[in-house]
Amino acid sequence: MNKLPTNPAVLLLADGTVFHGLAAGAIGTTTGEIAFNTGMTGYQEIFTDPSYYGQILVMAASHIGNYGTHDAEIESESVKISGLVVKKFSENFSRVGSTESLQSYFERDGKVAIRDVDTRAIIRHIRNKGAMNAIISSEETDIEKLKKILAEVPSMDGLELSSRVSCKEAYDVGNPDADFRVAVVDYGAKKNIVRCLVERDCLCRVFPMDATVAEMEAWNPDGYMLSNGPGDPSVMKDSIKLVDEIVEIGKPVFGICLGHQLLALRAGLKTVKMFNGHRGINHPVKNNITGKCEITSQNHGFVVDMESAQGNDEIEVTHTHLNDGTLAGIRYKNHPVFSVQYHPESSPGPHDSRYLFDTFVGNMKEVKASVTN
Ligand SMILES: NC(=O)CC[C@H](N)C(=O)O
Repeated sequence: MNKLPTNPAVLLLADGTVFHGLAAGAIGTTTGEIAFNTGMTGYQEIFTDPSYYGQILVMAASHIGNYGTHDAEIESESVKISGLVVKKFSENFSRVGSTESLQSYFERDGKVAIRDVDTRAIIRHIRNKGAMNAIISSEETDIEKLKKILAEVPSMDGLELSSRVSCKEAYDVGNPDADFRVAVVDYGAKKNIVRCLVERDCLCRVFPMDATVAEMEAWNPDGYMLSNGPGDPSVMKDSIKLVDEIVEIGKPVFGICLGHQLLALRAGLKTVKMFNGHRGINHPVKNNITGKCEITSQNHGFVVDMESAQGNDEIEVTHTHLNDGTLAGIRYKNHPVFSVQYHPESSPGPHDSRYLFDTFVGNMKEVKASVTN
């Protein structure tokens, strides 16, 4: 049994809608863009995913915290969402191997949550009205005061956030004698991207996002991984330039989510803010090359504009989201470079798209063989 705070808490949306509930996690006030995730499992991985930095998350699953937390199920070292909205925040948790309750996990990271609110009504509201900023408070319930704080919160549109979550120093993960060396550019990388590479005999060196190509090339990588990350990719001018230099080296490149958006921007495509974004673990995507469908894990609020891809002679569209026809993957025609908008590393989510890591390793093998022959 883990005692939850019983303070009243309030959720105020930028359009003035108010929801009253009770506090969970740390007592305090937090702001961010409100978004919802429809995944029924994997809350700890979601909360620690750095791509969620700056966002208040509403969980569609009605019981959160009921299987506790586990040291091994993190996607980064701390909770990255700025706040949490749930129906039932479980005071009891039960699972073999779980090490801590979600309540103490949130308290430790100083994260504010609101519980006992009608999450179905909140999600329907955001689904109809689109993405907007919000504030949660369990210390101040005066709506007029909260409105003033909320008015100061910047819009996610045009916001660069990767520099808040990228590592400060490069570090290695994997076997030093591995067959391949992968330079991971860290825009807020999920740990499972690195794990998926290490499992495929890659030594990864994770570089801060402001590392130079010269610094990364000095390590002699066989390929580059451009990671996921938070914020609006279109304002990341230095990163787009770095990605251009990486592509020009000619080594295999694999981009995931934000990394994908940067590769698209580098080829002259456009990114746009979505009305609601895609956040869940059951999104169907069609692989246009094989004709097969894969069920994917997704978390993005921006997307590469499909129209801007038409007639572009540098890339081709390889994947399409089957729910709304948005662009889900590209490959470069004249470079061993490809990327997807969704999360092949999943965590949480289905493993249908893990083949993309094999494709990347296959590309590194091919390029390496052609250089040594
Ligand atoms: N998971 C990600 O990398 C998200 C990319 C970007 N911040 C978006 O919301 O679209």
